[in-house]
Amino acid sequence: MIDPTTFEDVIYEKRNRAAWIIINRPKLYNAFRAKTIEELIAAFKLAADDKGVSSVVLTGAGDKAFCTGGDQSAHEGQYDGRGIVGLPIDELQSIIRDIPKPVIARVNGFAIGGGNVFATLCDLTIAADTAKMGQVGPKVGSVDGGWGTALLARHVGDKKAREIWYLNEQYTAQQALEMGLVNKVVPAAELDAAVNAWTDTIGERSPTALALAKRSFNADSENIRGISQMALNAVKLFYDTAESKEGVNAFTEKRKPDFHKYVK
Ligand SMILES: CC(C)(COP(=O)(O)OP(=O)(O)OC[C@H]1O[C@@H](n2cnc3c(N)ncnc32)[C@H](O)[C@@H]1OP(=O)(O)O)[C@@H](O)C(=O)NCCC(=O)NCCSC(=O)c1cc(O)c2ccccc2c1O
Repeated sequence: MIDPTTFEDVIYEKRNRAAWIIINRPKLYNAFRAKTIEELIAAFKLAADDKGVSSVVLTGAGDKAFCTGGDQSAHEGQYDGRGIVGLPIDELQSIIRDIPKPVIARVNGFAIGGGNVFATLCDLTIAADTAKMGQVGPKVGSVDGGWGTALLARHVGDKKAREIWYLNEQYTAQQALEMGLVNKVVPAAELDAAVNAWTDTIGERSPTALALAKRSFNADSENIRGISQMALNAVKLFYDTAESKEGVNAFTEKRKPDFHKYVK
């Protein structure tokens, strides 16, 4: 029996027919540790089984960040929990795909690294005009291959996805809209009203038709799940190298990483 009142890193709320799953680590820009991922999985399971829930909203607490990916302070090579890299990120990514209800990313600020992958995986993404989106993997010695790369390329095109991963720029919500990474941009003050309008509409739709539509969209990109699993196993090995650790250390020490000696 999952009791969301025991969650420390996640807030679970029912608003009309929507489950709001809120990453609640605003001081760390809603970066996730293993515990956060466990609670997110539990929250998605609750939403999946609740007959009063038609859609799920995934978001971050506060107005600075949606999610900035893995918590670099909980990352000594591997992360601090179970799973291939010390957090069961693959289970969470799978449940976002597999839950037979639309999942909406409410991007209220930075969506960076693994946070950007969440937005990529969600069925729909709505962003505040103040939001910034991007990837940092090659800056910090990591890569979320599969959903983070191949699925992203389905949304924005192969060239743009490579640009996002190789140059690690930050994109405005408007730029993200233009490249197909988000569905809609609204003024920050109107974000909740716009999300509620979507979830109210979805709440009126046939749940079976929605579930079938979601499954049929997913089927076309399902091969990416295998790439993700393989990439995660490769990243596990990468995390224990001095090259990857240089990226993490540089971020926590607030300096530029020096990767020059690792060029092969
Ligand atoms: C988001 C930023 C661009 C914001 O930059 P800005 O300069 O405005 O602010 P600060 O950098 O000073 O940040 C404010 C404050 O928040 C802390 N913080 C932000 N993000 C994180 C984080 N991810 N972990 C820990 N702490 C974070 C920061 O330290 C500051 O705290 P103070 O106490 O000093 O005030 C910028 O912050 C940024 O780029 N953040 C992202 C950092 C990052 O490296 N993210 C992880 C990338 S890797 C990843 O997410 C990842 C996830 C996966 O699930 C994977 C799965 C499988 C394979 C690979 C994966 C993977 O790579």
